[in-house]
Amino acid sequence: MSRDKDRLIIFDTTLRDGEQSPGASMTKEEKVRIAKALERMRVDVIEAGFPAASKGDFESVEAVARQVKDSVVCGLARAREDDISRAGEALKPANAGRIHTFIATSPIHMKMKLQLEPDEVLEQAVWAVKYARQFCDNVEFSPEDAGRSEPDFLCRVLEAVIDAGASTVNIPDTVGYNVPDQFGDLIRYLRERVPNADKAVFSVHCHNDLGLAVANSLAAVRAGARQVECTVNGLGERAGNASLEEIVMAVRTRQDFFDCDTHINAQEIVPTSRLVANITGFSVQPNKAIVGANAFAHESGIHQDGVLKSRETYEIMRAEDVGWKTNRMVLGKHSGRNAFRTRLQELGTVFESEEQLNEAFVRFKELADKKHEIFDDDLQALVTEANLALENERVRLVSLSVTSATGETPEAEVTLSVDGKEQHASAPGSGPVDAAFKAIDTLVPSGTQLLLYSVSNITTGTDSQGEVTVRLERAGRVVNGQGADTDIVIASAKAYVNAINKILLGQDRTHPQAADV
Ligand SMILES: CC(=O)SCCNC(=O)CCNC(=O)[C@H](O)C(C)(C)COP(=O)(O)OP(=O)(O)OC[C@H]1O[C@@H](n2cnc3c(N)ncnc32)[C@H](O)[C@@H]1OP(=O)(O)O
Ligand SMILES: CC(C)C(=O)C(=O)O
Ligand SMILES: [Mg+2]
Repeated sequence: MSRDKDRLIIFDTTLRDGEQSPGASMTKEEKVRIAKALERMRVDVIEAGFPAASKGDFESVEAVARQVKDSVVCGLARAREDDISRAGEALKPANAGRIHTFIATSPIHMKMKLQLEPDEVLEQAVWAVKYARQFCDNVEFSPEDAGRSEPDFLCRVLEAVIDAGASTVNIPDTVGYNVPDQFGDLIRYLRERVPNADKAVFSVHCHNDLGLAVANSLAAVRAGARQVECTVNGLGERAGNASLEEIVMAVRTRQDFFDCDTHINAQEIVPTSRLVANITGFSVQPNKAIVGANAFAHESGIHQDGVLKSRETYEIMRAEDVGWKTNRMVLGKHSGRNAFRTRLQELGTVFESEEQLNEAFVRFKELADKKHEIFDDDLQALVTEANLALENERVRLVSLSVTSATGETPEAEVTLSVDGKEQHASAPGSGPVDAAFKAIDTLVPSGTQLLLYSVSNITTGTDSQGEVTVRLERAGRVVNGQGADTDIVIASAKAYVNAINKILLGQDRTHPQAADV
């Protein structure tokens, strides 16, 4: 962080609001593991739970308070005596603790939920902050549903709670109703109109019901908010909270635009994201900013070419800076020659001429049209297979018949043409494909090992063509075979025979090895 920038406090609520995602509940041990990861990331405040919610949550907050030393540990409490005293107790072992108390201020919440008049809410808010101060000096107050509250009433509440001893006032858009310009204006208005605003840090807590949690939080930062409440991977109630990684990296990447920065060690972002995903079982979508598997991956040739020449052409952040090992070039049907050649070079294959490159590239595009993702093994097989003319294939599938019924062992009968002579065999198997492969092995014992078997449909619908890829290995040599048919057992046999032909051709002919292509 540069010296002349304000500090933007990162308040992580993965363990409290994040845990409110249906299905994301965590054990005490899991919460402690995540809290330690957040501490390593140098999160300023960790909201560890809601101690009054249950004995388990009380113990989790207490355990986090005992084990985390470098971040402030916070517990949430309604504006009620029992909740606040439970939070105070749970936070006793903390090096630095904070009680976060809240009560709703929107007309609908006050009337329908709390069934209190606005003045009663104000009075309870002030009482709660004063009571919380008896347990700890660091008290945060939230007027729940502030985003739908009357701004002038909010000003009265905020002035009163700051006077009562709240050092942080948090403005939640509890239901994700706000939009960036308006939310920014609200924060600016509150900061200007609350007479003692300079005695507290203004914080925001945005929900993602309209997909605007991060945008609203950033608008608030522009308007002077200096704490953002957020969660790892954007986990949280309903559509989630503002995501920590997006807030941190937006402010850091656009230093020209924001007059503040965080103390976050961004290299811990990806490991922490993975930990949270593993523990909660909420996997991260591939196109999620910063932490998604595709966030630093390029498949299209024009982008790959640009990035290979100069990374900044298509990347605004460095993958390594947020905890990835590196950015990634994914080879697929949109890729170009530059990325293809570069990846093969990394795998040890150097093309001696443009012509060789072009030939291999044509085969690569043919394969990419059939297969969604091309892996390194596919590439190696592709160049190993170079110059193998399949018009010379020795084995041809003439016919295949498989019987398969409930409770019966499947049986395959195959007819192959081997070096021009028709031969028949039958074999049982654990399934129809296994039986077909075993029958083929009886006629052509190739001594190969099956490394991969995959089926995909080329079009949609039950009448679509199934495309099968098998990958065989013999003595370190890897080949791929493909077969397509509306009957996936026949497609499998075709793919198997196709791969066996490549193995046999490689054995009979002197053909170039991968490194010689
Ligand atoms: C926007 C947010 O994320 S707020 C945090 C939400 N998180 C949670 O609710 C998780 C933890 N919650 C729980 O375990 C339970 O809801 C508890 C223990 C807090 C309360 O459970 P119960 O005592 O059974 O109360 P119940 O859920 O039936 O009703 C909530 C009561 O709290 C009151 N209440 C709600 N918010 C507040 C508040 N901030 N301050 C004071 N009272 C409040 C309601 O008006 C209602 O009161 P009533 O019983 O007099 O009508
Ligand atoms: C407790 C408060 C801050 C909250 O989670 C919300 O309003 O969304
Ligand atoms: Mg919330």
